[in-house]
Amino acid sequence: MEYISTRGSAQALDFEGVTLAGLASDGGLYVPREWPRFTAAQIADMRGLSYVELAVRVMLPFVTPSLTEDELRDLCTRAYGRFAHEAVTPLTQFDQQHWLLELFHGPTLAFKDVALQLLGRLFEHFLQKNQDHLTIVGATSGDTGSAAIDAVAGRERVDIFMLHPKGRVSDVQRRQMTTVRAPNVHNIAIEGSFDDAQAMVKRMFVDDAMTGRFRISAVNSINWARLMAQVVYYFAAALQLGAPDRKVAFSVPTGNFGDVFAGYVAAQMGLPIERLIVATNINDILYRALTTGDYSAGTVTPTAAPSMDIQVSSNFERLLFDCGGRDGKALAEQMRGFEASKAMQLTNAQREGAAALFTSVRADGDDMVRAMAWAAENCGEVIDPHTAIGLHGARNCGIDPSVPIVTLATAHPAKFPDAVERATGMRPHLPSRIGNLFDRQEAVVELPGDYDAVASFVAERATPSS
Ligand SMILES: Cc1ncc(COP(=O)(O)O)c(C=O)c1O
Ligand SMILES: N[C@@H](CCOP(=O)(O)O)C(=O)O
Repeated sequence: MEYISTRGSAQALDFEGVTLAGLASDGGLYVPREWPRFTAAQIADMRGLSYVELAVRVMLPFVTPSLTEDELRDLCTRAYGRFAHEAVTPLTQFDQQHWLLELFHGPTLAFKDVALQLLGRLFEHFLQKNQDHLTIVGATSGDTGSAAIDAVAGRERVDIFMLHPKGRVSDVQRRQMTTVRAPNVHNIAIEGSFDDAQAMVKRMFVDDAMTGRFRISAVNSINWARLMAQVVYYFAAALQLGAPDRKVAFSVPTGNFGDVFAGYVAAQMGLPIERLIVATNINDILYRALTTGDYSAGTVTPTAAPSMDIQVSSNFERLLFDCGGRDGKALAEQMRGFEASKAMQLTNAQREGAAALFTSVRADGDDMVRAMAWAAENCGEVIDPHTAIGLHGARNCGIDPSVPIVTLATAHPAKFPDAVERATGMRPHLPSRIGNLFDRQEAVVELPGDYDAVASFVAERATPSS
């Protein structure tokens, strides 16, 4: 498989190249040159496979020829062996129409583990082969950070610099990052929002002074390998609900548009998906873009679902590219305009392309609380605030009651105990595998929301590429 940049001018790369590159050198995001497609018979043949075997079937077309099937199987076996549930991403039923896809059984209790446990091993595999070293720079609104740190802590060939917005992640999320004591892990709390952190990370990829000295890569969903691994659980859920003979809808709590874009990829690969519901909180740039065509970033408002407090959604660029006729030059111009003014209007082709599969539902704080309370009272399920926004989307999207709707449960409720207790009166407890999180010492550096300060911090500590 060959990968091309959404902005049209970076070199095309193979899977190994895009995994190690993260963001394309022209500032764009890598996408496969074409979508691999399964027939209905091939999808039917996936029924009953273990999660690892399903992952191999779904991902093999993307990784060939950089990895052999056996290498991919070995990496998946080790990655998913760390999950606390045998099914890796089990599906539970709420009621006749609604289902919950539990994506929080990994080591750090959020859906990010599904991709990052694999990505950490992919990095190690390729770096070992090339005898090289990687400098990972990432931005997190809470969950990517801990999942990425868990995946690479202590690994010899990787340094990780993780930026989070100071005071805007939950205590559990922060501690899951800052209590990991390994020489290659650097936690940075910056003044500002997740968007500010993400903008600094993206700038580093096009800063010659940094890319000339360090091999910089990404653990955010700008890295194609992240999305690829997330495609698998759409297949896993849909197959259990009757795919390919029956269509399924998914409601996805959305921030950076990575998780729901993985659903779009599954649809392009032939999985029959009725609709993808883009569920947002009040930081609703995606809701506005998908309902009116207005993609303009307001200021980020902190909410009880902090991981979705995002107003510039990286992966939306991948959708705009695919729906807008895959014209890299035109998209580069459109994105340059957005970067300058923080506003843009979708073209008709982009709007129509997106409308064919996506519906968006916005939830405010009360909607979120009601959804958590409904799940607890009617189904005995304690869900986290992000999942609640997804459930609100699922219950208010107007899809025919005969179509099953799967809400993606993106985090364990114990990551947000205060918000869950306020909504349900129940205080969720951390699973024992998380250990004594609140007794451990934290290590974190505070920096201003200033690119030069962050770049110098990284440059002074990172290992140059060989
Ligand atoms: C718990 C949780 N739910 C939902 C999201 C949104 O996912 P995405 O950014 O892939 O849209 C995030 C962060 O990204 C998250 O951490
Ligand atoms: N919600 C995320 C934000 C980053 O998203 P990513 O999927 O692009 O890594 C987080 O928890 O950090």
